[in-house]
Amino acid sequence: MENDEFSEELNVAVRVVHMACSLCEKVQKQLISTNSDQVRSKDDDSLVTVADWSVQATVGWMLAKALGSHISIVAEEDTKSLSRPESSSLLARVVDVVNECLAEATRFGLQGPDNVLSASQVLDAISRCSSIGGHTGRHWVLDPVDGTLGFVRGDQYAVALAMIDGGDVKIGVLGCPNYPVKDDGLKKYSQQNLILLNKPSGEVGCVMYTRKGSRKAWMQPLIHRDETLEWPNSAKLIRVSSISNPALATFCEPVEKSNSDHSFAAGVACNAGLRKKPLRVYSMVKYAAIARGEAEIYMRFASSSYKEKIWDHAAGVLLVQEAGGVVTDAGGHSLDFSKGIYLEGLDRGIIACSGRQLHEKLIGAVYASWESSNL
Ligand SMILES: Nc1ncnc2c1ncn2[C@@H]1O[C@H](COP(=O)(O)OS(=O)(=O)O)[C@@H](OP(=O)(O)O)[C@H]1O
Ligand SMILES: [Mg+2]
Ligand SMILES: [Mg+2]
Ligand SMILES: [Mg+2]
Repeated sequence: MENDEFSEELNVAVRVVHMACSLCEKVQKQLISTNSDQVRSKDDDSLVTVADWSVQATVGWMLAKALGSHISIVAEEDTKSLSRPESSSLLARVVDVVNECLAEATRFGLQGPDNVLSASQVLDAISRCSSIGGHTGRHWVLDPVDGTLGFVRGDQYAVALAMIDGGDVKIGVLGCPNYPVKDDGLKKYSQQNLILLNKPSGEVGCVMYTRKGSRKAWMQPLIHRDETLEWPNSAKLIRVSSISNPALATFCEPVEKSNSDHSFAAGVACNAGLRKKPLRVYSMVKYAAIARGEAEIYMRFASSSYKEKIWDHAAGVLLVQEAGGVVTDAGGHSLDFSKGIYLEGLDRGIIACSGRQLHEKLIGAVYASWESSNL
């Protein structure tokens, strides 16, 4: 690795994602326990919440403050519906949430604003994250809340921040506020399906991060306000699983059939010799599960009319790769983050594996399943 390259950027990114996780935890708790009006449908019928906008504003503002207002940020949300007159109470809520979060910046070793941000400053912070990426220069890539459906349902979700330089992902940070820190915790918690309301503090929630070429990935527990943990936070190395026998491997896939073809994945699983039931998890927590060795495979087969976005993958892909895994499209080709907001040229789907052997088997199984499904 080119020693300290991007270490300052990574340091800032990790802290900012911690702040965003803290924001999300608070909003998710309120969303679940009260019936307050914090969720909207977008034009494509997907959901957006106070947390999605608030994280985008907070991360956008903090990155610009720490790294300079010239930085380019590509992110999922825009202000179209939030700036309509009928959304004024929603906007007021976002402004409050953002200011509460920014006021806590020092808890994470960062500097917040001197004065509270106005509504128009918050809208500006959201809409300044509207770069389109590309193969030249440096771009931050943010999914403020990935797995918004999981978030709204009180389940798994992630805050995903990556940095692309010259078309390559160089930094990946994934905040997973409902990811149990203990080994195999995800499987246990997803069986119980009651993560949030009685989260055992210190046991749930982490931020994972890596740098391109480091061949290492780390995990830090979340720092909760009422706990003794303080910055600087402790980090432990994470690593992919060493299981290469398909019969023992666990595979993850999206919860919703509309986001990934479950029956095609079941065919691939069968062809590859997988025996376990799929672990269906919302969000990029699926990549996190591979990176930290709790599952071995992540398969995603979106419909052919859907184009995958870079913010849904950049951070997770780098984490898996640096933790020792392999990620390609379903044809075995590397994912291309250099073409703007979409993963252009993606062949059928995405296969992430803990090791090369499993990956080769899976790609072979995709070909076999594809041919038989097209007979
Ligand atoms: N049709 C279709 N096909 C594939 N993917 C889609 C589709 N529509 C949306 N999206 C993107 O999927 C992101 C959520 O993925 P998940 O893996 O969390 O899916 S699931 O909720 O578990 O089913 C989700 O990310 P968020 O919007 O950040 O939640 C979307 O970017
Ligand atoms: Mg969304
Ligand atoms: Mg997403
Ligand atoms: Mg999102």
